[in-house]
Amino acid sequence: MGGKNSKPEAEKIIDGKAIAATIREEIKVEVAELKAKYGKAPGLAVVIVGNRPDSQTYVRMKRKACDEAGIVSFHKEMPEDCSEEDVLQVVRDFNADPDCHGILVQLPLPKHMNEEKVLAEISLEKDVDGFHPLNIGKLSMKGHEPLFMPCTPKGCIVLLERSGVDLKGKNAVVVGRSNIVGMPAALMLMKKDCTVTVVHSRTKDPADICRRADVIIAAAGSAHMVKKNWIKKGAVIIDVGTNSVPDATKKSGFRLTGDVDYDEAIKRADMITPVPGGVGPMTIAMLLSNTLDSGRRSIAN
Ligand SMILES: Nc1nc(=O)c2c([nH]1)NC[C@@H]1CN(c3ccc(C(=O)N[C@@H](CCC(=O)O)C(=O)O)cc3)C=[N+]21
Ligand SMILES: [Mg+2]
Repeated sequence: MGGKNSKPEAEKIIDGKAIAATIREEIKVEVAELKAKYGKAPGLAVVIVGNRPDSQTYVRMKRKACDEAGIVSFHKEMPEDCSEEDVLQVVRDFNADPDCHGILVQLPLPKHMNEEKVLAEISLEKDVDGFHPLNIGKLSMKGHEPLFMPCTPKGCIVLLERSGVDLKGKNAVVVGRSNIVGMPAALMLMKKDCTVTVVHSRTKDPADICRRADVIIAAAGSAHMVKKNWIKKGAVIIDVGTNSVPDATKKSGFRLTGDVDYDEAIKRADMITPVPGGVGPMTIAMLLSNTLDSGRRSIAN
């Protein structure tokens, strides 16, 4: 249990699943308005290459989320052994399709393909993943706004905002520097007037740096790397990790766990996201939000 000045643990949990559900309801209303006014709904293309079970699961979840929000979804499943050129052609076809406002190529792609080359083929106006170099470039520039922001880090920021966390002037530490999460998360926190430090595999004393953080975004991809003694009392913790660890009590033999030692961290933190049920559901809500924005830009013009 927390110390005498600490609130009950149940009140510290940031319920990403509930916040994502609220956002999806809001999106559903806006999609319906767009459809009533212009007779057209936003459309999302999801391209999946190969049959990795985790990718299949995520893609199924994205399709269901689109259906519920009234967003049209187009699916292209391609065999593991298709060529990079085959995938590029599918992307070009969706680029040219006026009913498609967003294109998501599920990562990772098979090893014989150049992911960067495939992602760069997606038209800037349909880059709902926010991975296009020009969108990332604009995210890093003062006075510029990208067309889209990457879904997972955007989900982290929206979780903080909807939980009432005032970011201005706060010390934020991002653990991890991936193109998909860590780096864009740091840029977004900077845009929100945080003082940002990025901790990575070559950082000398990550615990010492994290202990100064008012806000931690943990996106290192390493189970329970962020320990209790890395956390300042009253800090807010966003855990992006989705590590699969053995668990004999589960039917699958595995359980999902975060980059943060949650059971210990919740004792010191003021707020914390669980895994699952934290950032993951927000990633999908932000994908729908980006698709709605793209559809609105195209349909209402
Ligand atoms: N082009 C591309 N864009 C992506 O956004 C993308 C991708 N490729 N490749 C894979 C990752 C992973 N990802 C997740 C989405 C939802 C959950 C999610 O909803 N997770 C649930 C649990 C799901 C479960 O139980 O397995 C949760 O954390 O509560 C997680 C991970 C999107 N990704
Ligand atoms: Mg994403």
